[in-house]
Amino acid sequence: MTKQPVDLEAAAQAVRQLLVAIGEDPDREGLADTPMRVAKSFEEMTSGLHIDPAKHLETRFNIGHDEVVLVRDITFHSLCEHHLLPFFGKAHVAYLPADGQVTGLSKLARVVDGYARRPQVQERLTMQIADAIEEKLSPRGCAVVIEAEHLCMTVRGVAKPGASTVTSALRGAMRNNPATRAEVLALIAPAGGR
Ligand SMILES: Nc1nc2c(ncn2[C@@H]2O[C@H](COP(=O)(O)OP(=O)(O)OP(=O)(O)O)[C@@H](O)[C@H]2O)c(=O)[nH]1
Ligand SMILES: [Zn+2]
Repeated sequence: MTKQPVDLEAAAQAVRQLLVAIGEDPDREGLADTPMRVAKSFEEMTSGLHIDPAKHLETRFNIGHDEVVLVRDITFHSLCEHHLLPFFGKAHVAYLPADGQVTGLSKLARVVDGYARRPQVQERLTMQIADAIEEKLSPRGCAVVIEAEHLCMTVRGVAKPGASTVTSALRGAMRNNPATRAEVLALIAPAGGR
């Protein structure tokens, strides 16, 4: 089934109903345009649902580089699928090229954005990025580490601002070879530590 683009009118109607449900007057001046604004915000924040982010990794060149490639500190924002509140932070994406085949550096960040702009949980986001790299680049190893703050843990519920959630997906040599694993984790670790 082809995914349909966002039905903005239906989304705006739903937001209007939400405003009524929380006891607001959706017709007061300040809220008049809010339903459509929120609908468009969700369209933007879920734009990754309508693309295949892995396709970005079809841009490849052979430059004979066979050691670690790491793009660190890729900022992203996503939407927690339990509360539809943002979670945001940094992704670090590394791989060990096979046969000197590399992809464009920006493509790694585009893959992060593509999977992030969906209702997500952090663990799935981490795995999907690693899966895409494995599938498209067949690297000797790859590592994805994500650190993020979840607004659902900050502005509501347990209310722990500053709590940082770290998830990793390590594959191939970056999982199984202790030296390679130590090397990439050291490269990912912030200089000077926390
Ligand atoms: N593993 C995981 N949990 C998440 C993520 N985002 C949000 N959550 C958690 O999902 C859980 C949902 O728990 P529920 O008990 O169903 O929901 P809730 O009553 O709103 O829970 P509280 O947040 O504890 O108030 C919460 O513990 C959230 O912290 C995520 O990316 N990964
Ligand atoms: Zn949540």
